[in-house]
Amino acid sequence: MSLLQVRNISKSFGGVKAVDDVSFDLPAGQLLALLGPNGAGKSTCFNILNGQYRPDAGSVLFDGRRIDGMKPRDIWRLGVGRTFQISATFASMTALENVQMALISRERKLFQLWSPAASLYRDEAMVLLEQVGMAAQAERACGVLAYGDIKRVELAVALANRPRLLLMDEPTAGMAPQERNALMALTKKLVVERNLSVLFTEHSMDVVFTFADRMIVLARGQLIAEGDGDVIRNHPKVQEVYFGSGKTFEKQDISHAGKSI
Ligand SMILES: Nc1ncnc2c1ncn2[C@@H]1O[C@H](COP(=O)(O)OP(=O)(O)OP(=O)(O)O)[C@@H](O)[C@H]1O
Repeated sequence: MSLLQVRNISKSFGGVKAVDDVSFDLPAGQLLALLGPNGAGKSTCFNILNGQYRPDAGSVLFDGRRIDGMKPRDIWRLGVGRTFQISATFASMTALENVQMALISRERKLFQLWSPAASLYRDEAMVLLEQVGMAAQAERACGVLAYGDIKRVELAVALANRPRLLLMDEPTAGMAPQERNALMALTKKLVVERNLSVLFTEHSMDVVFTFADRMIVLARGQLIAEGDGDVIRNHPKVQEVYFGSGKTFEKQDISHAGKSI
């Protein structure tokens, strides 16, 4: 049984069918890309999966349990994390403090005032920062970190809740190609090491074809294709949707990817 089972979900806004009868599976330990042109329904799909929207129809099962219609916080508690396009770290706090905050929040320890916050989960936070290659910058404020490094801290923050499924909304947006590859190589490493499932949206086809295990493609709310790189690259409906968009489907050279990890 797949960790995530999406069955016939639909969501409309007024007359617009943002998501139209979409079904897919995501097994544990897989990096699945959600593709589609602007307005295809990717964000709406994400918002259904993490509980921000209740679907008009269909169901979402996480580890065999129905989560559609549950509150975002309850879904998060079950082990569904999410990273956003806009930075979710606190700029004035250090990388370490950001991860500590996430750990404190997981354990609901915020009001245990007899324990000084600065020492809470310090070791566990350091382990997470090490995993994302940020241990050396643990004491630096997030506001002064390079963009790619902030993304790594966000990943550590997301991992603090020990998610089994991570939803990543355009994780490499605004990054230089080298940085993109490093972040996705790191994500892939975490997927393998932690048996984590990741669903991510991405506009860079290079990133998708290099790192994703599998892809699903949406167009006008409908799932039009599903498969590995070769299937998607040669799929007539995908070619039709992307024709003239300037996107390429070539596999890139990643011999330097992840060097900084
Ligand atoms: N809250 C909303 N109210 C009204 N219409 C919406 C809302 N959210 C999404 N839509 C519409 O639903 C359709 C799908 O939007 P969605 O944001 O899910 O697409 P997307 O694939 O994430 O696009 P992008 O890549 O541009 O972020 C679009 O036509 C959009 O205008």
